[in-house]
Order: sequence, then C-alpha cells, then structure tokens
Amino acid sequence: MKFPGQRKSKHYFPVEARDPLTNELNPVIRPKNVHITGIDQTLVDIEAKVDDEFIARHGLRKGNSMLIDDATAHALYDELKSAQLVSNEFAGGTIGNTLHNYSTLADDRSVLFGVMSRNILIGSYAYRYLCNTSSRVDLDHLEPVEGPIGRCFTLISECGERTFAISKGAMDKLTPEYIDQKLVQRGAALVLTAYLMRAGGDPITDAAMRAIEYAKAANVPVVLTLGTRFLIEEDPEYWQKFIAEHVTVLAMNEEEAEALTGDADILSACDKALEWCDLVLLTAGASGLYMAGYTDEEVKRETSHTLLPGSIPEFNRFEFSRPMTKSDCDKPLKVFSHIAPFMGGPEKISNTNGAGDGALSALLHDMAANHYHKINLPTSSKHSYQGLCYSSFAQICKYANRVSYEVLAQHSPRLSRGLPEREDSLEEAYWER
Ligand SMILES: Nc1ncnc2c1ncn2[C@@H]1O[C@H](COP(=O)(O)OP(=O)(O)O)[C@@H](O)[C@H]1O
Ligand SMILES: Nc1nc2c(ncn2[C@@H]2O[C@H](COP(=O)(O)O)[C@@H](O)[C@H]2O)c(=O)[nH]1
Repeated sequence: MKFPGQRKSKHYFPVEARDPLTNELNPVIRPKNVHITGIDQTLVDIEAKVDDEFIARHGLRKGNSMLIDDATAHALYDELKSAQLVSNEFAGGTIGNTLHNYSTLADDRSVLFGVMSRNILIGSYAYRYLCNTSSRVDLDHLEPVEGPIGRCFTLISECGERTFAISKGAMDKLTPEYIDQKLVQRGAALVLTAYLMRAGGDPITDAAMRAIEYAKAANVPVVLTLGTRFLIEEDPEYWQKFIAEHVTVLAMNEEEAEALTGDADILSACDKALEWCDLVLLTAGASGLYMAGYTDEEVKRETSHTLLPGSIPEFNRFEFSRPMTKSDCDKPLKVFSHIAPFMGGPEKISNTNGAGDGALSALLHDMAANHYHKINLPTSSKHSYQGLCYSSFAQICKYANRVSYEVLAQHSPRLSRGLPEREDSLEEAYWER
C-alpha cells in the first residue's frame, strides 16, 4: 500500500517504517494486506469522434449511456470502421476503470467481480480487456461465460460531450454465486455503479445485491457511483431510497446530483444527499470538485484556507477534519470542501473520459489506506476515533483532483502509471509549473 499523499510522518506510513526508537520495543511487524472489491459489467470502450447527425441517425441521445440491440450495434460498428472513425479501443466500464486506477495508485490489490468469455482469441475484445487491466486487479474471480463481453461505443462530439452506446454481449450474466463472501467482507470497501441496476432481468443485479448484503453485514463501506444523469432522472425516488438503505459513499457529477436531489445548487445538493449517505464526492467539470460528509464535533478541525462563500456560507470551515460515518459520530457535524481544478486543468484536455472515475479511485485509495493503517497499527492515535478515511476532506479533494488531472491529460480512462514518485507534495508540483 502506497501512501496516498504527503503528510508529516507522525503516524508512520508505510506502517513498517516506524519510529526507529520504538522499533526496538516492538517486534518487527509483517503488515496485513488490504484490498477493495468491486462489481462491473466487463466492457471495452470503442472510441470515435462523430458529429451530432451521426448520434441522431443511430437513435442515440447525446450525453446518455444507452443500451443498444445487436442490429444497431452492427450498423454503428460497420459505419465507424468503414469511415475509419475509431480512434482508440480501451478496456472500460466505470468500476473496471476505478479498480484499475485504484490498484495503480495504491500499488495494491483490488478484486473485480464480473464475467469473462470462456474462450478468448488473441486480439478479441476479451483479450484486450485482460491486457489493459493492471496486474494488481485480481481477475481470478471472474465468471466464465459463453460469448463476448460488452462493447461501449464511446462517441465524442465536437463539444467534447460523450455519448455511450452499449452492446451488452454477456456483460450482465454475472450470477450471485460468483460473489465471494469472504473477499467482500475482508475488503476495505465494495464499489458499485448504478448501471448494475439496469440489467433488465439479467443476474448481475442480484449479484450486486448479494454483495451489498455481505458488505453491510460486515460493516464494509458500500461505495456507489451514479453513472449518468439519464438513469437517475428516470426515478430519483428509487435512487434516494436505494442510497439511504445501502450506500455509505456516493460519487456523482453535478448533473447526476441535480437529477438525484432536484437541486441545481451543488452545495445544497450535497447537503440533501447527506440525509441518505455518509460521504459525497461530487465532480463538477471545469468547476473542480466538492466533498461533503460528517465529522464529530469533538474532533472537528478548522481550515487554514480562505473561507468560501456559497449557498452555505463559509462552507469549508471544517474541511481539515477527517470524514466519519454519521453513526460513528456522537454529535455529527456536516463538513464541506471544494477545490478548483489542479493547475486550472491540463493545457490540452485529451479526453474527459474517466475523469470522475479517477477522482473516485483516489478517494478509495485514501479509505483503503485508513483501513490498512488501522489493522496494522490499531493503537495509533489516528484510530482513537472511527475515521472513514486516512486524510482530511481538504487533502482528499486535493488528491482526487490531481488524479483527475492525470486522466484528463492522457487518452485512456485508465492510468498508465501512478502519480510521479517525486511529487511528494501536491503544492510543490502546483507551484513549480
Ligand atoms: N474542463 C475542465 N477543466 C479543468 N478540469 C476539469 C475539466 N473537466 C474536468 N476536470 C477535472 O476532472 C474532474 C472530473 O471531471 P468531471 O467531468 O466532473 O467528471 P465526470 O466524468 O464524472 O463527469 C473535475 O472534478 C475536475 O477536477
Ligand atoms: N459498467 C458500465 N460502464 C459504463 C456504462 N456506460 C458507460 N460506461 C463507462 O463509463 C466510463 C466513463 O466514465 P465517466 O466517469 O467519464 O463518465 C467509460 O469508460 C465507459 O466504459 C455502462 O452502462 N456500464
């Protein structure tokens, strides 16, 4: 487990590099490992730049992620190939991307539950998926299926907007029997996407519900990312109830937040969402990102940054606090934090695909680092209260933002490497440019 960001070394991270004086008193420890688990529809992104007429002609809705039938998929693929419009083909899937990026950042294990074609030909999409996934992502628990994995036609309009057309293949065929209870319950978090709930009777929805049941029984945080506003606005009440019943951490962008809460103001949307879950990560494109959550009155910490205006005045006052679940607080206090894009965003944005997933993987890294530290150094003062994360709201915002920047600056939604080793201070990197 790599350290998720720079910190004074008071709490000794990595845990095996402790104070040389007390090392004499304590036996050498072999750190216990941690992992996170996630469920996804295994699919490959087929990326192409198209005009709006193309999107309309194939019956798609700009900005949405829609399921398409085989005939539409054939027509789409043939036209993209014959006009040589396909620019890239990458392993995709919102949770596949998130786990890959988590494992790349943390240099540690994540476990993906999903399906994989039983027979794989070299060069096929299944083959490509496996080749483009970090070796730190444990794929041993994928369920073998007959037929191909999914394809996600990622159509990029001139304005940069992305439209996803999903040809399902066998991506939704994951059965609950393939969810390993021990792995879920020993994990630092279980990560899911709202897309898993639109499988139209295929078993992946039940598999997700089984995993949620296991996670909740063992107090493992359930992390949900919303995917697309179109899915949420079909039935916001369903999602509000779903989140209230099952979700600890909610990740969404500003459009999904509005669809969920009916509130276009980001801070009030976060405030509402905190009635249903414990922690919110909200990415807002060029406006940067927000976090909102709870801390206990007893352990709140005031920021040294400028206090920010908004619909909740001076909303970032306690952003130096560490996130906690509401039920772990004696006197819960709502905390909000915001950060503008790292260095104003890259000079050239190659592709916005996966920028939100990137931010979520940074948050997951921080949560897993907390779990890792806790199981290895339970008596550390860090764990005198139950934190959900290792770092403060402000620090996680900084880290998540930095990771999104890295995704924006490259072509694929999946990081090809971790953050630069020497960049131990995010601020230094910021000012050096
Ligand atoms: N145009 C942009 N300029 C600068 N930073 C951006 C831009 N678009 C996205 N980002 C960064 O990437 C993060 C995630 O992007 P966003 O587009 O909100 O995610 P999503 O893919 O979930 O819609 C933002 O919080 C911000 O840090
Ligand atoms: N599991 C699914 N993933 C999907 C679906 N539609 C799109 N996607 C993936 O989302 C990412 C882009 O994420 P974003 O945070 O930038 O919006 C991309 O790689 C797609 O593969 C879906 O129905 N299911």
